[in-house]
Amino acid sequence: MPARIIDGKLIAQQSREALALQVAEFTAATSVTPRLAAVLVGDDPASQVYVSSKQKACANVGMASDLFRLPATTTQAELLELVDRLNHDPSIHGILVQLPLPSHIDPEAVLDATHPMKDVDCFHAENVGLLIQGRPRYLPCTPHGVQVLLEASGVSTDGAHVVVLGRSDIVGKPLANLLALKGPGGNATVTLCHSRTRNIASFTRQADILVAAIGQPLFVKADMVREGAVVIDVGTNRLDGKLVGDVDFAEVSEKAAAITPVPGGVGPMTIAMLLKNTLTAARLQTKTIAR
Ligand SMILES: Nc1nc(=O)c2c([nH]1)NC[C@@H]1CN(c3ccc(C(=O)N[C@@H](CCC(=O)O)C(=O)O)cc3)C=[N+]21
Repeated sequence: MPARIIDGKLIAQQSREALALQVAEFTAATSVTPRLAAVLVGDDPASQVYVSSKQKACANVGMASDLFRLPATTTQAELLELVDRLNHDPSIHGILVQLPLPSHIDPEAVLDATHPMKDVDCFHAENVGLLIQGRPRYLPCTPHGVQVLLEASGVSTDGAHVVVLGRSDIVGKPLANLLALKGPGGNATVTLCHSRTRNIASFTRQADILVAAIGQPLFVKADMVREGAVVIDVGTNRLDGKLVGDVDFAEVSEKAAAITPVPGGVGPMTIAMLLKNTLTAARLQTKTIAR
């Protein structure tokens, strides 16, 4: 039987609708509009698409956003100067420096320089540490998006074997940690596979939930998936001008119980969770006098 398709576009829209109400309530109570600053260095076309969808999504939920476009020749010192200015601007609650950065800029230096209270990507070491200790300040956008997708489609992670493919700092590593945390949305048994894993199919075939986040187009084939597994595709690869995931959707969807498409799966959720973090950031930075 073909898999149920998990509609990330719809679930993201529902998340945004719920969020819009919370933003309206927050702004009515505080007169503060949550504000995101997005920084884009260079003119990578894919990055431009993502950044403009982030801006559009902000407007949709009643939040403000500023885009800072810097030329590809920007030095690291100049970028750090902008980040410092944004750190000290009280009207800005969240800062997002779009990755990848040009090769002459060290992304770690930039992420370290972003104030942890404004780090709505949850990339700063302090926020990653808090997450892994089970007391998150912000939840990383794509991993949290995956968690919400599973929950909204009635797939429990509790006691499930989740196999994560990919150990990146942006998806695989934080996702594996998030799903292994105690509590609802977590409690999974997690196996983290990567480029050095021997016989990767022997692991993927044991997954109740398989998450692919390796950036290799169509890597996951039907013979790597257990009949009835849930498959989440985080990949966004351009192949012959077309957007394809890390999963061979055509064949895996014949075997899985449920699967996310690309586009229309995890991608829209990432943006919805970024907005959620921006509201959290505004709350954390807005002093209200309790009475
Ligand atoms: N600081 C930083 N934070 C990020 O969260 C971040 C980043 N840098 N750099 C790049 C990756 C990638 N990423 C995506 C977000 C949305 C879609 C998305 O909405 N995709 C649509 C399709 C978009 C299209 O058609 O091109 C979809 O899957 O339906 C995809 C990818 C965020 N990233």
